[in-house]
Amino acid sequence: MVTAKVWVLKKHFQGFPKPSDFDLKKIELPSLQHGELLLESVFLSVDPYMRPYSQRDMKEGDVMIGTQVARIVESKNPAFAVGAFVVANSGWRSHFISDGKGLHLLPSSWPESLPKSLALGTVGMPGLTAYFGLFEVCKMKPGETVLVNAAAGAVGSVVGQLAKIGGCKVVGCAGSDDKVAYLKKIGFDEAFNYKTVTSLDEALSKASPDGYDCFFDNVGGEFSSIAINHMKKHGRIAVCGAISQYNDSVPQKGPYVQIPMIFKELRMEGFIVSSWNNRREEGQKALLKWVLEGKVKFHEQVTEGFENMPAAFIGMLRGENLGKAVVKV
Ligand SMILES: NC(=O)C1=CN([C@@H]2O[C@H](COP(=O)(O)OP(=O)(O)OC[C@H]3O[C@@H](n4cnc5c(N)ncnc54)[C@H](OP(=O)(O)O)[C@@H]3O)[C@@H](O)[C@H]2O)C=CC1
Ligand SMILES: O=C(O)CCC[C@H](O)\C=C/C=C/C=C/C(=O)C/C=C\CCCCCO
Repeated sequence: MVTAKVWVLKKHFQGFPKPSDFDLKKIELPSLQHGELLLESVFLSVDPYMRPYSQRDMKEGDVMIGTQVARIVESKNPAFAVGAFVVANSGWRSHFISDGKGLHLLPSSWPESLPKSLALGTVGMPGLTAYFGLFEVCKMKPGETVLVNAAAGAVGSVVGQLAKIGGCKVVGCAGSDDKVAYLKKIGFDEAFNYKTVTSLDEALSKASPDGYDCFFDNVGGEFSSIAINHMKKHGRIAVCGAISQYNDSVPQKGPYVQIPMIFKELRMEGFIVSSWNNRREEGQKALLKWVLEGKVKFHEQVTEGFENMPAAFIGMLRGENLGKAVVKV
Protein backbone atom coordinates (compact mmCIF):
# COMPACT_ATOMS: atom_id res chain seq x y z
CA MET A 1 0.00 0.00 0.00
CA VAL A 2 1.27 3.49 -0.86
CA THR A 3 0.53 6.43 1.45
CA ALA A 4 -0.07 9.62 -0.51
CA LYS A 5 0.37 13.08 1.00
CA VAL A 6 -2.21 15.62 -0.17
CA TRP A 7 -2.83 19.32 0.49
CA VAL A 8 -6.52 20.16 1.02
CA LEU A 9 -8.21 23.54 1.10
CA LYS A 10 -9.11 23.80 4.78
CA LYS A 11 -10.73 27.25 4.54
CA HIS A 12 -11.65 29.35 1.51
CA PHE A 13 -9.18 32.18 1.03
CA GLN A 14 -10.10 35.62 2.34
CA GLY A 15 -7.72 38.07 0.63
CA PHE A 16 -4.23 36.60 0.31
CA PRO A 17 -4.10 32.84 1.09
CA LYS A 18 -2.60 32.00 4.50
CA PRO A 19 -0.77 28.80 5.54
CA SER A 20 -3.69 28.09 7.95
CA ASP A 21 -6.05 27.86 4.93
CA PHE A 22 -4.39 24.55 3.99
CA ASP A 23 -4.21 21.14 5.65
CA LEU A 24 -1.70 18.34 4.90
CA LYS A 25 -3.38 14.91 4.95
CA LYS A 26 -2.31 11.31 4.29
CA ILE A 27 -4.34 8.92 2.11
CA GLU A 28 -3.73 5.16 1.83
CA LEU A 29 -3.93 4.31 -1.89
CA PRO A 30 -5.61 1.00 -2.86
CA SER A 31 -3.95 -1.66 -5.05
CA LEU A 32 -4.25 -1.04 -8.79
CA GLN A 33 -7.18 -2.35 -10.79
CA HIS A 34 -6.77 -3.42 -14.43
CA GLY A 35 -6.16 -0.36 -16.64
CA GLU A 36 -4.90 1.78 -13.75
CA LEU A 37 -1.46 3.22 -13.01
CA LEU A 38 0.26 4.53 -9.89
CA LEU A 39 2.21 7.78 -10.26
CA GLU A 40 4.48 9.86 -8.03
CA SER A 41 4.64 13.63 -8.46
CA VAL A 42 8.13 14.86 -9.32
CA PHE A 43 7.35 18.56 -9.90
CA LEU A 44 4.11 20.36 -8.98
CA SER A 45 2.94 23.67 -10.40
CA VAL A 46 1.61 26.62 -8.43
CA ASP A 47 -0.33 29.02 -10.65
CA PRO A 48 -2.37 32.19 -10.17
CA TYR A 49 -5.55 30.55 -11.55
CA MET A 50 -5.73 28.42 -8.41
CA ARG A 51 -6.70 31.48 -6.39
CA PRO A 52 -9.90 32.44 -8.30
CA TYR A 53 -10.68 28.88 -9.40
CA SER A 54 -10.61 27.65 -5.79
CA GLN A 55 -13.48 30.07 -5.05
CA ARG A 56 -15.40 28.96 -8.14
CA ASP A 57 -14.69 25.22 -8.34
CA MET A 58 -13.74 23.97 -4.88
CA LYS A 59 -15.38 23.36 -1.53
CA GLU A 60 -13.54 23.29 1.79
CA GLY A 61 -11.89 19.91 2.32
CA ASP A 62 -11.17 19.37 -1.39
CA VAL A 63 -7.65 18.56 -2.57
CA MET A 64 -6.09 21.72 -4.03
CA ILE A 65 -6.38 21.85 -7.83
CA GLY A 66 -3.19 21.84 -9.88
CA THR A 67 -0.96 20.10 -12.36
CA GLN A 68 2.23 18.11 -12.00
CA VAL A 69 4.94 16.27 -13.82
CA ALA A 70 4.68 12.71 -12.49
CA ARG A 71 6.62 9.47 -12.98
CA ILE A 72 4.79 6.18 -13.57
CA VAL A 73 5.75 3.88 -10.66
CA GLU A 74 3.44 0.91 -11.37
CA SER A 75 1.20 0.23 -14.37
CA LYS A 76 -1.67 -2.09 -15.23
CA ASN A 77 -2.35 0.02 -18.31
CA PRO A 78 -0.55 -1.09 -21.51
CA ALA A 79 -0.55 2.48 -22.88
CA PHE A 80 1.68 3.70 -20.05
CA ALA A 81 5.06 2.15 -19.21
CA VAL A 82 6.74 2.26 -15.79
CA GLY A 83 9.40 4.98 -15.71
CA ALA A 84 7.66 7.25 -18.23
CA PHE A 85 6.83 10.86 -17.28
CA VAL A 86 3.49 12.60 -17.82
CA VAL A 87 1.84 15.93 -17.15
CA ALA A 88 -1.27 15.33 -15.04
CA ASN A 89 -3.98 17.55 -13.63
CA SER A 90 -4.36 15.64 -10.35
CA GLY A 91 -3.94 18.38 -7.77
CA TRP A 92 -1.53 18.81 -4.89
CA ARG A 93 -0.75 15.13 -4.34
CA SER A 94 2.58 13.34 -3.75
CA HIS A 95 1.21 10.10 -5.27
CA PHE A 96 -2.03 9.26 -7.13
CA ILE A 97 -3.78 6.57 -9.16
CA SER A 98 -5.02 7.29 -12.69
CA ASP A 99 -6.90 5.38 -15.37
CA GLY A 100 -4.75 7.13 -17.96
CA LYS A 101 -7.37 9.70 -18.97
CA GLY A 102 -6.09 13.31 -18.99
CA LEU A 103 -2.41 12.26 -18.79
CA HIS A 104 -0.07 13.80 -21.36
CA LEU A 105 3.14 11.83 -21.94
CA LEU A 106 6.15 14.15 -22.20
CA PRO A 107 7.15 14.45 -25.91
CA SER A 108 9.51 11.56 -26.83
CA SER A 109 11.89 14.25 -28.18
CA TRP A 110 12.31 15.68 -24.66
CA PRO A 111 16.10 15.88 -24.14
CA GLU A 112 17.57 14.55 -20.88
CA SER A 113 19.39 17.91 -20.50
CA LEU A 114 16.14 19.84 -20.17
CA PRO A 115 14.42 19.96 -16.74
CA LYS A 116 11.10 18.11 -16.98
CA SER A 117 9.59 20.90 -14.86
CA LEU A 118 9.56 23.00 -18.05
CA ALA A 119 6.51 20.95 -19.03
CA LEU A 120 4.68 22.94 -16.31
CA GLY A 121 6.09 26.30 -17.45
CA THR A 122 7.85 27.51 -20.59
CA VAL A 123 6.96 24.36 -22.57
CA GLY A 124 3.66 23.84 -20.76
CA MET A 125 0.43 25.68 -20.00
CA PRO A 126 2.00 29.11 -19.34
CA GLY A 127 4.18 28.87 -22.47
CA LEU A 128 1.16 27.78 -24.53
CA THR A 129 -0.79 30.71 -23.07
CA ALA A 130 1.88 33.07 -24.36
CA TYR A 131 2.05 31.27 -27.72
CA PHE A 132 -1.69 31.24 -28.48
CA GLY A 133 -2.41 34.57 -26.76
CA LEU A 134 0.20 36.28 -28.96
CA PHE A 135 -0.35 34.47 -32.26
CA GLU A 136 -4.13 33.94 -32.09
CA VAL A 137 -5.45 36.80 -29.96
CA CYS A 138 -2.95 39.67 -30.34
CA LYS A 139 -2.13 38.50 -33.89
CA MET A 140 1.13 40.43 -33.58
CA LYS A 141 2.91 41.50 -36.81
CA PRO A 142 6.62 42.19 -37.39
CA GLY A 143 7.49 45.82 -36.59
CA GLU A 144 4.68 46.23 -34.07
CA THR A 145 5.12 47.19 -30.41
CA VAL A 146 4.02 44.73 -27.73
CA LEU A 147 3.41 45.58 -24.06
CA VAL A 148 3.29 42.83 -21.41
CA ASN A 149 2.93 43.12 -17.62
CA ALA A 150 3.94 40.50 -15.04
CA ALA A 151 6.61 40.22 -17.72
CA ALA A 152 9.16 38.30 -15.62
CA GLY A 153 6.68 35.57 -14.82
CA ALA A 154 5.90 32.21 -16.36
CA VAL A 155 3.61 33.63 -19.08
CA GLY A 156 5.02 37.14 -19.45
CA SER A 157 8.64 36.09 -19.94
CA VAL A 158 7.61 33.84 -22.84
CA VAL A 159 5.34 36.52 -24.33
CA GLY A 160 8.25 38.95 -24.54
CA GLN A 161 10.64 36.47 -26.12
CA LEU A 162 8.10 35.17 -28.64
CA ALA A 163 7.30 38.79 -29.57
CA LYS A 164 11.03 39.37 -30.20
CA ILE A 165 11.13 36.22 -32.35
CA GLY A 166 8.10 37.71 -34.15
CA GLY A 167 10.09 40.86 -35.01
CA CYS A 168 8.35 43.19 -32.56
CA LYS A 169 9.56 45.86 -30.16
CA VAL A 170 8.81 44.58 -26.65
CA VAL A 171 8.10 46.56 -23.50
CA GLY A 172 7.66 44.77 -20.17
CA CYS A 173 7.03 45.69 -16.57
CA ALA A 174 7.65 43.75 -13.38
CA GLY A 175 7.72 44.38 -9.64
CA SER A 176 11.43 44.40 -8.81
CA ASP A 177 14.68 45.82 -10.21
CA ASP A 178 16.13 42.29 -10.40
CA LYS A 179 13.19 41.26 -12.59
CA VAL A 180 13.67 44.35 -14.79
CA ALA A 181 17.34 43.42 -15.21
CA TYR A 182 16.29 39.87 -16.16
CA LEU A 183 13.87 41.23 -18.78
CA LYS A 184 16.65 43.21 -20.43
CA LYS A 185 18.91 40.13 -20.27
CA ILE A 186 16.37 38.02 -22.18
CA GLY A 187 15.91 40.64 -24.87
CA PHE A 188 13.12 43.05 -23.88
CA ASP A 189 13.70 46.41 -25.57
CA GLU A 190 12.32 48.37 -22.64
CA ALA A 191 11.47 47.32 -19.10
CA PHE A 192 10.46 49.15 -15.93
CA ASN A 193 9.55 48.47 -12.32
CA TYR A 194 5.89 49.45 -12.04
CA LYS A 195 6.23 49.66 -8.24
CA THR A 196 8.89 52.38 -8.28
CA VAL A 197 8.12 54.55 -11.33
CA THR A 198 6.69 57.92 -10.31
CA SER A 199 4.01 57.69 -13.00
CA LEU A 200 2.83 54.65 -14.98
CA ASP A 201 1.61 57.04 -17.68
CA GLU A 202 5.07 58.58 -18.09
CA ALA A 203 6.79 55.19 -17.98
CA LEU A 204 4.54 53.84 -20.75
CA SER A 205 5.04 56.99 -22.88
CA LYS A 206 8.81 56.91 -22.36
CA ALA A 207 9.05 53.21 -23.26
CA SER A 208 7.07 53.68 -26.47
CA PRO A 209 6.19 57.32 -27.39
CA ASP A 210 4.07 56.10 -30.35
CA GLY A 211 2.07 53.74 -28.14
CA TYR A 212 1.36 50.02 -28.39
CA ASP A 213 -0.16 47.78 -31.07
CA CYS A 214 -0.60 44.78 -28.74
CA PHE A 215 -1.12 44.68 -24.98
CA PHE A 216 -0.82 41.23 -23.38
CA ASP A 217 -2.57 41.88 -20.06
CA ASN A 218 -1.74 39.52 -17.18
CA VAL A 219 -2.61 41.93 -14.39
CA GLY A 220 -5.79 43.98 -14.98
CA GLY A 221 -6.77 46.72 -12.52
CA GLU A 222 -5.25 50.19 -12.50
CA PHE A 223 -2.34 49.29 -14.82
CA SER A 224 -4.73 48.21 -17.57
CA SER A 225 -6.94 51.30 -17.20
CA ILE A 226 -3.85 53.45 -17.78
CA ALA A 227 -2.26 51.27 -20.46
CA ILE A 228 -5.40 51.28 -22.62
CA ASN A 229 -4.89 55.00 -23.24
CA HIS A 230 -1.48 54.22 -24.74
CA MET A 231 -2.86 51.87 -27.36
CA LYS A 232 -2.46 52.75 -31.03
CA LYS A 233 -5.58 52.91 -33.23
CA HIS A 234 -6.81 49.37 -34.08
CA GLY A 235 -4.64 48.04 -31.29
CA ARG A 236 -5.39 44.60 -29.79
CA ILE A 237 -5.59 43.71 -26.11
CA ALA A 238 -5.30 40.06 -25.04
CA VAL A 239 -6.94 39.83 -21.63
CA CYS A 240 -5.00 36.90 -20.23
CA GLY A 241 -5.41 37.44 -16.49
CA ALA A 242 -6.17 39.91 -13.73
CA ILE A 243 -3.86 38.90 -10.92
CA SER A 244 -4.16 42.36 -9.36
CA GLN A 245 -7.74 41.40 -8.51
CA TYR A 246 -7.48 37.78 -7.40
CA ASN A 247 -6.58 38.43 -3.78
CA ASP A 248 -8.91 41.38 -3.21
CA SER A 249 -11.65 40.71 -0.70
CA VAL A 250 -13.51 43.70 -2.21
CA PRO A 251 -13.16 44.17 -6.03
CA GLN A 252 -11.38 47.38 -7.03
CA LYS A 253 -13.47 49.96 -8.87
CA GLY A 254 -11.25 51.28 -11.63
CA PRO A 255 -11.90 54.08 -14.17
CA TYR A 256 -13.96 52.88 -17.10
CA VAL A 257 -12.21 51.67 -20.25
CA GLN A 258 -15.11 51.97 -22.64
CA ILE A 259 -14.28 55.46 -23.96
CA PRO A 260 -10.78 54.67 -25.32
CA MET A 261 -12.12 51.28 -26.47
CA ILE A 262 -14.65 53.01 -28.69
CA PHE A 263 -12.56 56.02 -29.68
CA LYS A 264 -9.55 53.91 -30.68
CA GLU A 265 -11.73 51.07 -32.02
CA LEU A 266 -9.76 48.65 -29.88
CA ARG A 267 -10.33 44.92 -29.76
CA MET A 268 -10.08 43.54 -26.24
CA GLU A 269 -10.44 39.79 -26.15
CA GLY A 270 -10.35 37.54 -23.12
CA PHE A 271 -9.13 33.98 -23.63
CA ILE A 272 -8.37 30.70 -21.86
CA VAL A 273 -5.50 28.55 -23.12
CA SER A 274 -7.66 25.40 -22.97
CA SER A 275 -9.48 26.69 -26.09
CA TRP A 276 -6.41 25.46 -28.03
CA ASN A 277 -6.10 22.08 -26.31
CA ASN A 278 -6.46 20.49 -29.76
CA ARG A 279 -3.29 22.33 -30.88
CA ARG A 280 -1.25 21.57 -27.73
CA GLU A 281 1.33 19.47 -29.60
CA GLU A 282 1.87 22.18 -32.23
CA GLY A 283 2.57 24.73 -29.51
CA GLN A 284 4.77 22.45 -27.42
CA LYS A 285 6.83 21.45 -30.47
CA ALA A 286 7.44 25.10 -31.41
CA LEU A 287 8.29 26.14 -27.82
CA LEU A 288 10.64 23.15 -27.33
CA LYS A 289 12.44 24.04 -30.59
CA TRP A 290 12.92 27.69 -29.56
CA VAL A 291 14.16 26.64 -26.09
CA LEU A 292 16.67 24.19 -27.61
CA GLU A 293 17.82 26.86 -30.08
CA GLY A 294 18.38 29.22 -27.13
CA LYS A 295 15.87 31.69 -28.58
CA VAL A 296 13.59 31.28 -25.54
CA LYS A 297 15.41 31.42 -22.23
CA PHE A 298 13.82 30.18 -19.02
CA HIS A 299 14.18 30.75 -15.29
CA GLU A 300 12.44 28.66 -12.66
CA GLN A 301 11.70 29.54 -9.04
CA VAL A 302 12.16 26.07 -7.53
CA THR A 303 10.91 25.45 -3.98
CA GLU A 304 12.15 22.23 -2.44
CA GLY A 305 9.76 19.91 -0.61
CA PHE A 306 6.07 18.94 -0.97
CA GLU A 307 5.48 20.37 2.52
CA ASN A 308 6.33 23.83 1.15
CA MET A 309 3.56 23.97 -1.48
CA PRO A 310 1.46 26.56 0.37
CA ALA A 311 4.53 28.75 0.88
CA ALA A 312 5.44 28.47 -2.82
CA PHE A 313 1.85 29.33 -3.84
CA ILE A 314 1.64 32.34 -1.50
CA GLY A 315 5.12 33.49 -2.51
CA MET A 316 4.18 33.43 -6.20
CA LEU A 317 1.03 35.47 -5.54
CA ARG A 318 3.18 37.95 -3.65
CA GLY A 319 5.60 38.27 -6.58
CA GLU A 320 8.50 36.41 -5.00
CA ASN A 321 9.01 34.26 -8.11
CA LEU A 322 11.17 35.07 -11.09
CA GLY A 323 9.99 32.88 -13.94
CA LYS A 324 7.83 29.82 -13.42
CA ALA A 325 7.20 28.85 -9.80
CA VAL A 326 7.45 25.09 -9.25
CA VAL A 327 7.81 22.80 -6.25
CA LYS A 328 10.38 19.97 -6.41
CA VAL A 329 9.22 17.00 -4.30
N1 LIG B 1 -5.99 33.02 -19.71
C1 LIG B 1 -5.26 31.93 -19.51
O1 LIG B 1 -5.47 30.86 -20.11
C2 LIG B 1 -4.16 32.00 -18.53
C3 LIG B 1 -4.01 33.12 -17.77
N2 LIG B 1 -2.96 33.22 -16.89
C4 LIG B 1 -2.84 34.48 -16.16
O2 LIG B 1 -1.61 35.08 -16.54
C5 LIG B 1 -1.10 35.86 -15.46
C6 LIG B 1 0.35 35.46 -15.16
O3 LIG B 1 0.34 34.09 -14.78
P1 LIG B 1 1.76 33.36 -14.51
O4 LIG B 1 2.72 33.77 -15.53
O5 LIG B 1 1.46 31.93 -14.28
O6 LIG B 1 2.19 34.00 -13.10
P2 LIG B 1 3.63 34.63 -12.78
O7 LIG B 1 4.70 33.62 -12.92
O8 LIG B 1 3.72 35.88 -13.56
O9 LIG B 1 3.48 34.99 -11.24
C7 LIG B 1 2.51 35.95 -10.83
C8 LIG B 1 3.16 37.33 -10.91
O10 LIG B 1 2.10 38.31 -10.95
C9 LIG B 1 2.63 39.54 -10.45
N3 LIG B 1 1.63 40.12 -9.54
C10 LIG B 1 1.10 39.56 -8.43
N4 LIG B 1 0.23 40.42 -7.84
C11 LIG B 1 0.22 41.55 -8.61
C12 LIG B 1 -0.44 42.81 -8.52
N5 LIG B 1 -1.28 43.07 -7.52
N6 LIG B 1 -0.19 43.74 -9.47
C13 LIG B 1 0.69 43.47 -10.47
N7 LIG B 1 1.35 42.30 -10.62
C14 LIG B 1 1.11 41.36 -9.69
C15 LIG B 1 3.94 39.19 -9.70
O11 LIG B 1 5.02 39.67 -10.47
P3 LIG B 1 5.51 41.21 -10.37
O12 LIG B 1 6.85 41.14 -9.71
O13 LIG B 1 5.58 41.67 -11.80
O14 LIG B 1 4.50 41.96 -9.54
C16 LIG B 1 3.97 37.67 -9.67
O15 LIG B 1 5.29 37.16 -9.77
C17 LIG B 1 -2.06 35.63 -14.30
O16 LIG B 1 -3.01 36.68 -14.27
C18 LIG B 1 -2.75 34.33 -14.66
O17 LIG B 1 -4.03 34.25 -14.08
C19 LIG B 1 -2.01 32.24 -16.74
C20 LIG B 1 -2.13 31.07 -17.48
C21 LIG B 1 -3.24 30.84 -18.39
O1 LIG C 1 -9.09 22.26 -13.85
C1 LIG C 1 -8.99 23.34 -14.46
O2 LIG C 1 -9.78 23.81 -15.30
C2 LIG C 1 -7.71 24.08 -14.24
C3 LIG C 1 -6.79 23.66 -15.36
C4 LIG C 1 -5.69 24.65 -15.44
C5 LIG C 1 -4.94 24.35 -16.64
O3 LIG C 1 -3.63 24.08 -16.50
C6 LIG C 1 -5.42 25.10 -17.83
C7 LIG C 1 -5.79 26.42 -17.91
C8 LIG C 1 -5.42 27.48 -17.04
C9 LIG C 1 -6.10 28.64 -17.15
C10 LIG C 1 -5.73 29.75 -16.35
C11 LIG C 1 -6.51 30.87 -16.42
C12 LIG C 1 -6.14 32.03 -15.66
O4 LIG C 1 -5.10 32.08 -15.00
C13 LIG C 1 -7.10 33.15 -15.67
C14 LIG C 1 -7.54 33.21 -14.26
C15 LIG C 1 -8.63 33.74 -13.82
C16 LIG C 1 -9.61 34.48 -14.66
C17 LIG C 1 -10.82 34.79 -13.83
C18 LIG C 1 -11.44 33.49 -13.31
C19 LIG C 1 -12.67 33.83 -12.50
C20 LIG C 1 -13.25 32.53 -11.95
O5 LIG C 1 -14.43 32.82 -11.26
